[in-house]
Amino acid sequence: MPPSIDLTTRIDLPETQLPKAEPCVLVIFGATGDLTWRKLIPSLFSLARKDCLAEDFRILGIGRREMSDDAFRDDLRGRLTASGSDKGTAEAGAFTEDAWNAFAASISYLSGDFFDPETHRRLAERMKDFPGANRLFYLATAPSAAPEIVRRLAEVGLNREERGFSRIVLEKPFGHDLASAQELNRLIAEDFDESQVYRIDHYLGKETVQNVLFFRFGNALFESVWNRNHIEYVEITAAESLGVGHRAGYYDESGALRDMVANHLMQLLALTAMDAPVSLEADSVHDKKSEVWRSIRPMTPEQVASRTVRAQYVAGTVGGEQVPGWLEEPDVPASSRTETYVALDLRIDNWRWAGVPFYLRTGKRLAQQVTEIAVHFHKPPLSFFPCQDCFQSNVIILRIQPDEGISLTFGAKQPGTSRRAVPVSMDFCYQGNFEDPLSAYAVLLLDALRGDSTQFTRGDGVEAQWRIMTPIATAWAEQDQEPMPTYVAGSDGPHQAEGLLEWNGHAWRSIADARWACRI
Ligand SMILES: NC(=O)C1=CN([C@@H]2O[C@H](COP(=O)(O)OP(=O)(O)OC[C@H]3O[C@@H](n4cnc5c(N)ncnc54)[C@H](OP(=O)(O)O)[C@@H]3O)[C@@H](O)[C@H]2O)C=CC1
Ligand SMILES: O=C1O[C@H](COP(=O)(O)O)[C@@H](O)[C@H](O)[C@H]1O
Repeated sequence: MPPSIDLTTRIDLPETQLPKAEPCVLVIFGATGDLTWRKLIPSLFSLARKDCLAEDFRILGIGRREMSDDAFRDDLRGRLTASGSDKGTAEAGAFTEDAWNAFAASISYLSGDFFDPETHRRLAERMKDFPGANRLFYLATAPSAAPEIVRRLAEVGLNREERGFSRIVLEKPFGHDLASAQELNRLIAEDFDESQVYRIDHYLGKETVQNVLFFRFGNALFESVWNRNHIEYVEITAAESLGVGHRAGYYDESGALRDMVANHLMQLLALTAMDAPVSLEADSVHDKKSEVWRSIRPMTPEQVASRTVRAQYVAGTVGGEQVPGWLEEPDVPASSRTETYVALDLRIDNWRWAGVPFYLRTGKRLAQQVTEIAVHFHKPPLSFFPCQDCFQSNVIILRIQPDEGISLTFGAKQPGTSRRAVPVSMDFCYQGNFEDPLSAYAVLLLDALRGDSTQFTRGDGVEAQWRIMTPIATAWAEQDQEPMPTYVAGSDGPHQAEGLLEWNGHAWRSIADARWACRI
């Protein structure tokens, strides 16, 4: 029996009736880059196949390379159909020649350097060729190009919304620290109204992430115990078995704190901890998330020393494959002190959560991919049971990926004459109950085209996130003489991370041994 709750889409429509975006020209800055061919084009193609794009929808890619429209389309087609796990075909849905040709007819290309004013002048001219007046500018570029593009768009008048909408989508990382994020927000606000700005965090487009609020607030059973009186601690894990691929240059600058914690994990934490919003309107949701982030006091250097762990992986075996250590990866300097693993003990200083640790961890080259939120409840008084140690705490696990689902673990009496309890679980799996959802990027592109910024990050939100992260990054940078902790690739992470929880009498759930009922 499928469950009676409808979690298939945030907009309460069955997937077959997904909404249609308004006619629009989508301009992609960075059209020859990794994000465009791996995520954006496959997602747009899947939206086209599901008839979610208007007939007059157009895509204009901008890149540095000289290329004709046809050459650009052929390049994208080749990448979309190439074999391999990371080529986007899964997101695009089954590829057919007819579907691609119909979609490709909407794609064109403009070559030019972002830093050359002439590029933007030619862009403004080119925009006149397109039907309709709506435009969405997607900055699939290095963050350093964003200020220039924003300024130049305004210079040629493309920020104005006289006849239709004009929106910009900004990729993460949004700034490098609090000061740079504030500066970027200030600069954007000179030319764009906040309602035109969409700061994307692709975790917010994941179906299981969007479900967190539905699970918490759509079920009286859970929300009534969702506080410090019943919850002992919360674990948020985003473990990856993958390395950095060809993005070592970017990652060496960024590290796990800026790449994953400052955005994706902060969003998971906010969704887990926030109070009920007044509505699902963007500002109501953003207000409640910001309250959570503002309730986390920035750490002092002493707290950074005792409540954070960072580490780099050394050579090991992941999924049966021998992999080199971080310092041996191509393009990584031998002196790199970039962390590939982070664990934090964060405290939310408010009425609901006072005293409840929120443990966050993320890393590359860990034992397997596991992204989950595990909520551990207090043990009840067990005085009249002969076996007290055989009871484990109840845990609710929201499994974000892979094997998406929700699990509740509890103790049950071992059958027979035993007076012992054994841990058992109730499991809900997406697989088998729901159709495959749209990819995260498809969901968010559709939202941006429809003008719904609920699942994006508001300007004050990114600053609030950096207010928590910057003191940690600063304290780490000042510890540059201390040896960098390490962990073996394919393990659960550095042993120091265990100490972070042991101190409070808690323990991480195992990454290597994670077994899950929804795995098929
Ligand atoms: N790739 C991913 O999986 C993810 C990426 N992101 C973010 O998306 C953004 C883009 O990342 P990614 O696609 O990986 O980066 P890439 O380096 O692969 O792509 C950058 C693109 O920008 C173009 N470009 C760079 N400088 C200029 C310039 N001066 N003038 C014109 N074009 C220029 C490049 O052209 P050329 O080909 O000529 O160099 C290329 O098309 C980054 O902010 C990243 O953090 C976020 C999440 C995931
Ligand atoms: O933004 C990023 O996310 C990916 C992880 O995303 P997921 O959807 O596969 O969980 C991460 O690998 C990458 O380093 C980071 O930039």
